[in-house]
Amino acid sequence: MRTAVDDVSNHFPTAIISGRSREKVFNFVKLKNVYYSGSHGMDTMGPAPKNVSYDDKYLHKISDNEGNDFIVFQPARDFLSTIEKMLIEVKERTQNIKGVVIEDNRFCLSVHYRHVKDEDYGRVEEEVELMVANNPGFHVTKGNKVLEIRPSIGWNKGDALKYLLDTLGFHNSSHVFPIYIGDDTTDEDAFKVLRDGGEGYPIIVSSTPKETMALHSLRNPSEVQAFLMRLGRWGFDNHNQ
Ligand SMILES: O=P(O)(O)OC[C@H]1O[C@H](O[C@H]2O[C@H](CO)[C@@H](O)[C@H](O)[C@H]2O)[C@H](O)[C@@H](O)[C@@H]1O
Repeated sequence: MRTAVDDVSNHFPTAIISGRSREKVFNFVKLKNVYYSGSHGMDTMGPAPKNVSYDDKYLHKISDNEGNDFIVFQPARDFLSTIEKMLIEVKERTQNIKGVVIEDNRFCLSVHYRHVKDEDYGRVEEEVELMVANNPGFHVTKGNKVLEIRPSIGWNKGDALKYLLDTLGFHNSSHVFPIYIGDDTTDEDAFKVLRDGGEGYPIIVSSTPKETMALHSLRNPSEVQAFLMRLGRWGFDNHNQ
């Protein structure tokens, strides 16, 4: 899959937008040429485009040892110190509930209860809700056996997609054809952006029919890989004619 993504990214600007922390996604993927947007789009980094105005707070530039410049955009930066305190608190609050796994996604926290006994689910939810009630700038969303604590800044994967298209100078251009592939409920916000804009391909990955904003589907990661390999090959053929 890494080779397939690498091939695509050599011909088309490529981004990975995830609920996980940006660092974790980078460690999975390990490709330098790709934009990474972690924490549901609240932590974006990638090769610095030209003509960007930095504010040194939410949007700044960093350089690596080889002199390559990267942009870092973190719209929830003001929430970071509170999230770090909430991470400690949620661990304390759930330490006596067997099976809870807390995942630090930097700008969001995931409280996994997949391995918690059915009768204890309510306790997990109660502890998380109580903590969030004391932190008005945050809210909780539900995923697949996971509660996610997020800053309430009105920013999701769809906003991250729009931000990337804008920053790269691709928004509202008739020469651009964005493709977004995802399998999570949180990917629906990004499908909606493409669907509402009437541009590109929103593609859901699912082996069963689902209610979705996506217009196309692939059944599983193998089909995603085959699709990306063909896209990479098509990019190679067209760029080398
Ligand atoms: O935005 P994504 O890259 O699709 O990430 C969404 C969540 O992925 C991870 O959770 C998922 O995998 C867990 C097992 O590794 C599973 O227990 C959970 O039900 C899945 O949703 C990740 O741990 C979460 O933080 C992400 O939000």
